[in-house]
Amino acid sequence: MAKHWADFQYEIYLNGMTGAVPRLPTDLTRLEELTEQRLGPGPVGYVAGSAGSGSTAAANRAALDRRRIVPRMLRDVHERDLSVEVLGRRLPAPMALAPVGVLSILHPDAEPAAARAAAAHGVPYILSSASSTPMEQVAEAMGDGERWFQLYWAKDREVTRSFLHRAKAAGFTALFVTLDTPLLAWRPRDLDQAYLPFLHGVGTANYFSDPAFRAGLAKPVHEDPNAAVMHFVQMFADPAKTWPDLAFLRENWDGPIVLKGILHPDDALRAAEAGMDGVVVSNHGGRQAAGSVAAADALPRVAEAAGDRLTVLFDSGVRTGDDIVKALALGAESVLVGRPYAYGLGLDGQAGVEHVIRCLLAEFDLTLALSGHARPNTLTADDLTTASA
Ligand SMILES: Cc1cc2nc3c(=O)[nH]c(=O)nc-3n(C[C@H](O)[C@H](O)[C@H](O)COP(=O)(O)O)c2cc1C
Ligand SMILES: O=C(O)C(=O)c1ccccc1
Repeated sequence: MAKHWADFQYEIYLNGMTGAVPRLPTDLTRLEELTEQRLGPGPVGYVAGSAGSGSTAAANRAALDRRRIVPRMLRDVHERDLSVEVLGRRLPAPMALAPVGVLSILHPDAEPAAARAAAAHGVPYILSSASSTPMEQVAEAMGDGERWFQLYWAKDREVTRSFLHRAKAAGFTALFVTLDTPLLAWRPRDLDQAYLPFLHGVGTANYFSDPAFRAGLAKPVHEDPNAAVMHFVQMFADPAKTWPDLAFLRENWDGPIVLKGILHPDDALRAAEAGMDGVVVSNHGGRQAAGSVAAADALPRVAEAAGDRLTVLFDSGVRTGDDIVKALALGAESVLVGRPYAYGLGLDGQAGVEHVIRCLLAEFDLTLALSGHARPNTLTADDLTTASA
């Protein structure tokens, strides 16, 4: 029988009979404020912050809020199955943890704790190139849990080749290539505090442990850490790349490749032509191109262009179960969640990430059923309206 994620709701009420209440709020939109109170403005500013005036992050939320579900009645939703097939894998629910770098600024247990939480619930974990823990250690922490690797496509080919080789050897099955970060955007919250995690030596673990990266340094990392950080900052991304360069990745990775940060339908077509397997419709949580289209507004056109040639995933602004319902109705096959689990980690380590996963999927299960659906793949654009009256 399929797992009922909604059982978490009864578990919470039953625990309440002995006076216990959840350690963290079940309305996940409250986590940012709590994390800021607990950890202070530097790290939380980095996580919560976005590009420019913040209007893109706000637009991501507004685009989801503007769409309303039109629930259908009397459709037998007592037995539900949330599982979906994504990139050739059967997932227990249409959700994965987005790649979020530098997690040790939030909690010393960092990426291994988030990865263990994902694995405990069968949810895929996407490890950032800019993690604070080397990929091999994260892989070991999560056992045989489903793991995907996010690539920051470096200027140096040999570093990229080495990352792909290491990721494959460590059991990462799919490659997510982030295209929206050839440069770090203008982020006023970080600029005003002059806060950049790398300059505190965080987020460079995969690079400093990499033989190809180290070969490019004049002195070993421990002898001149500042020079190593500077080398990382100038080479981790490459604004000169163009579509034909994808052939290199296709030749050096034999599993699925997904392009993250696609917002225009023509770019989805180009992804398919380049032999890619999927796209993430995303504006990086509003952290990159300031003023860009809200991810949920871009989703229907990209999904239409993708047809059945590409797997279409979505992120940027998912905070609740109904956001997942809406994203699927707009054409996504699964969502990624970023900041909410990062705050969960900051507040309560692995348990905090598990709390976020369970809340989101319980709420998704209940909202799906209350909308008249027993499975994710029966949702369509007809389940949504933008009518305000
Ligand atoms: C602190 C932070 C670090 C991030 N680091 C990465 C990264 O290393 N690689 C990447 O592809 N995306 C990164 N992202 C973007 C996320 O993968 C994702 O696109 C975004 O957080 C989704 O929006 P949400 O936070 O509203 O869920 C980061 C996001 C945050 C908040
Ligand atoms: O902060 C980010 O959004 C991000 O993607 C990033 C980029 C480089 C290193 C760490 C995170």
